[in-house]
Amino acid sequence: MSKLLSELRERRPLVHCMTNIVVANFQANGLLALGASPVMADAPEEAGEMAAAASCTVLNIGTLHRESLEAMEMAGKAANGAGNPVVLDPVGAGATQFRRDAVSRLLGAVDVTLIRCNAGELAAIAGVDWQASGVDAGDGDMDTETVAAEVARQYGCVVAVTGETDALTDGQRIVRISGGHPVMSRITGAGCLLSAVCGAFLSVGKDDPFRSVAAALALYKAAGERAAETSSLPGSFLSAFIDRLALLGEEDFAVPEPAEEVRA
Ligand SMILES: Nc1ncnc2c1ncn2[C@@H]1O[C@H](COP(=O)(O)OP(=O)(O)O)[C@@H](O)[C@H]1O
Ligand SMILES: Cc1ncsc1CCOP(=O)(O)O
Ligand SMILES: [Mg+2]
Repeated sequence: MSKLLSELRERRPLVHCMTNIVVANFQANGLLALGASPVMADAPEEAGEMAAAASCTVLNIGTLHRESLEAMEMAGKAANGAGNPVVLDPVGAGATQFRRDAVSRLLGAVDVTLIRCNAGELAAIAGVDWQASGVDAGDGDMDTETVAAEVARQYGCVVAVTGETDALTDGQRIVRISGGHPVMSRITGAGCLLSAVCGAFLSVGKDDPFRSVAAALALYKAAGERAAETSSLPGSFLSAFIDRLALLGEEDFAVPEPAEEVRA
C-alpha cells in the first residue's frame, strides 16, 4: 500500500498551477479535495517567485498567450533551480503551430519531470502524423507505448499517456493502469486536474517520480470509477468525482508495479 496519499494530506503541498481559463476552478477544487493546496499564478512578474516558493509547478498550455508562455519558461526554470518537480500538460499540442512551438520551447528550456498527455498530444511532441482534434486525443495510428518511451528518453522525464487505459513510462519501464469510467472523457478538465494531482504526488514523492505518478494515476482511476457508481451523467459526476478525491484512502487503490521492460 502506498503511504504517499497520507503524506500528501499531512504536508498539504503547495501546487503552483499555470493553467487555462477553462479548468482553473475545477483544478483548484480538485486539489483542495485531495488534500493539497493550489495556487494559480501566471503573470511574468511573479511566476518565477511563486514557482520557487511552491512544492511543484504545473505548466498547462490550454489557453496560452505570448505572455503566459514567457512566464511558464521563467517559472519552469525557477522550479528547476529550487529542485522542485515540473509537470507539463501540453493541452492540444497538435492543434496549432503556436502550441507545437510552445511545447518545444518549454521542453528545450525547462527540465520537465513529467509530461502528462493524451495520445494526440504525444503524437504532436514526437512528430508522428496524427489527426488532431482540438484538445481531444483525435485519431491516428502509433505504437503509443514505444513512442512514449522514446519521448521519455529524449527529455529525460516520465511520460503518462492517458485514455481508456493509461500508460506510464520512464523510457525503460512501463506500467498500464486500467479502470476509471468513460464519463471521465465527457467532462472538461479531467486531464488537466490529473496533471495537477500528479504534481501533488510528485511533491511528496520526489525521490521516485515513476512510482509517485503511478500512484496518482491509480488513485485518479479509482476516484472516477467510484464516482461513476453514484452518477455517470457528466453534471453530477463532476461533484461526485471531487467528493471521491476527498474520500478515497490508501486502501482504495493499488500502485501498479512495472509490467515489463519497454522495447528499445
Ligand atoms: N474511456 C475512458 N475510460 C476510462 N477512463 C478514461 C477514459 N477516458 C479518459 N479516462 C480517464 O480520464 C482521465 C483524463 O484522461 P484523458 O481524457 O486522456 O485526458 P485529457 O482530458 O487531457 O485528454 C484519466 O484518468 C483517464 O484514465
Ligand atoms: C476545452 C479546453 N480548451 C482549451 S483548454 C481546455 C480544457 C481541456 O481540458 P482537458 O485536457 O483536461 O480535457
Ligand atoms: Mg488534456
